[in-house]
Amino acid sequence: MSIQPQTDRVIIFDTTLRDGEQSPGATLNVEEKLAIAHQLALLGVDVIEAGFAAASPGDFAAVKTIAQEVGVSGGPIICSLARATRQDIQAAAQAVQYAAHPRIHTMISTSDIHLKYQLRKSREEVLAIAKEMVAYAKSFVDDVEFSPMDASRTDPEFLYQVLEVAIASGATTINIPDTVGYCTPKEMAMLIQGIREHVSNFDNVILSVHTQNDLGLATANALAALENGVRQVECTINGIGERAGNAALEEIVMALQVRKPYFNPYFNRPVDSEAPLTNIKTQEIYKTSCLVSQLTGMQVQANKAIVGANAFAHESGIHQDGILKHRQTYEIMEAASIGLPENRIVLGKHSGRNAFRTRLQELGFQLSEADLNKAFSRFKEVADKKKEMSDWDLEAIVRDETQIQVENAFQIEHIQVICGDSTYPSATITVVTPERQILTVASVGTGPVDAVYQAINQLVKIPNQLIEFSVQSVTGGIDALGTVTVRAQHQERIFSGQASDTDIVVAAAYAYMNALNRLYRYLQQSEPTVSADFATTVH
Ligand SMILES: CC(=O)SCCNC(=O)CCNC(=O)[C@H](O)C(C)(C)COP(=O)(O)OP(=O)(O)OC[C@H]1O[C@@H](n2cnc3c(N)ncnc32)[C@H](O)[C@@H]1OP(=O)(O)O
Ligand SMILES: CC(C)C(=O)C(=O)O
Repeated sequence: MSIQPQTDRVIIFDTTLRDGEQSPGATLNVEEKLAIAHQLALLGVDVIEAGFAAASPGDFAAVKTIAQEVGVSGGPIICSLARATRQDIQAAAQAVQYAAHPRIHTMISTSDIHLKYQLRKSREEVLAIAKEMVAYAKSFVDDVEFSPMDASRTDPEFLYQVLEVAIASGATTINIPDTVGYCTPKEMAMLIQGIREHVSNFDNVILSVHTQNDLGLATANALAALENGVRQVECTINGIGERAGNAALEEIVMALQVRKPYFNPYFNRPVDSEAPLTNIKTQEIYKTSCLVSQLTGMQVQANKAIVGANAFAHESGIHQDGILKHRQTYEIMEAASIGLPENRIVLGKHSGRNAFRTRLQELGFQLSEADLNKAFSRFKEVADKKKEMSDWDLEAIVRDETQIQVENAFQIEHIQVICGDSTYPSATITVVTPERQILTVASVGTGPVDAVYQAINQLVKIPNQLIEFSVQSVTGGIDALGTVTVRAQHQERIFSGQASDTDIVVAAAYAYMNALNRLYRYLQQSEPTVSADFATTVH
């Protein structure tokens, strides 16, 4: 795919797998990144920033695998981030070379505060590095993106100089990062206008923006940039990313879709043009959001725009009255437009495989026969305990049953918990180890979850600290499925796990085991001898 610089639509550059993965605890393994990349391709993003190839062997493998398997001809551009150094650019080039449409994204800070305290370099040195490293990246690929990091806090005159140099050295996309989320929309508009006025040779270059959400202005700033001539936006699913995250893909795309007549004039086309402003298949948004939330363990807040559980819910009488009379009184978009079906049929314990499969297809899940069977038997188990199964329940089941399993990991075989106000909470748990030993231990704790976790810790002896534990009810009612999300910290890294069950203590056990398995997998990849010790010291 070649994107014309003068495009009159918005190029969606998705950085869920790079900046999104920088969210503490959102670490993904190669299989998980690949699953998200496939879904991003289905969603229709133009560019997938698959990772930072030089950061770790795991990230290199992820970028390479995504380049090979998702970066097919006519598919998305596959990109790797690289610092402005030869080693980083070489790693990026080696990883993206397998894609039909490879891109290297190189960056260097340009603000005085970064130059003085982080890079410890002069402006002249940074200019020289930008020139040399963009040209170096260009020696590997035609498609080179350049970012002057902390652009919004950079002296504009110096910023223009760096951009001129990057373009002259062969950059095909110039990305303007608001790295610390400091800009207001008006300032963003002025920043982009200034760049377009003062930097020459923009004719063959795509102008891009990358907005962080520190002040909650990421989406507003990205839209302000689009109103001023930017044609690529960098964003992430659910807005995840470093610190407070990035502009949310779903917010930008739906703003452009719902307010098309407002945005059309900025794109040199008739105000009433019906042509979409992005290539995104909006019906895939909800499914993509669920997948990213499940695999990263980053829950979507209920009131999150577009994809939050309450985004299409109406609680108060006056609103419900309006909706019943005429939907548009209180809804500016249809739930179906992001892939949430309106027509919710009720499934229960008497439902068969056909109805189950059909409902899942309506929800956007295309399962293999094996996954369908697994999900169906779990559905029957849960339906025995619940009167009605909602779409949310179905999604939780499918997420649980189809999540990518960590190979040769610890598996829970059986859990039994005793608790109450006149007994010590105790848990007995049977686990299959990576070496296929079946081990049973019992433990007491301050509560049932503590007892389960103490028991698991006796078997899986990987030092970690539980830094987050949360339970979310998937639907209302006493028989609701509960989803438990945990985050466990090992040294500097955080690993998340999620699981759902009608019994939240059981969900808690599976969620914790999921997080430990990811940690175990990470140790296997980065410290094989340490992980082997953990696998064999269980008793
Ligand atoms: C705004 C952003 O999101 S930028 C992307 C952030 N992403 C990441 O950092 C990915 C994960 N990072 C990592 O795995 C590691 O930091 C690595 C592999 C990239 C580098 O690791 P290390 O070599 O150990 O360096 P460390 O992280 O301690 O420090 C960063 C170094 O890069 C330098 N640096 C930072 N940005 C750049 C740049 N754009 N170009 C060149 N050098 C840079 C810093 O000055 C520092 O150099 P110094 O050690 O000479 O002072
Ligand atoms: C690498 C750049 C685009 C970035 O993530 C930032 O500046 O926030």
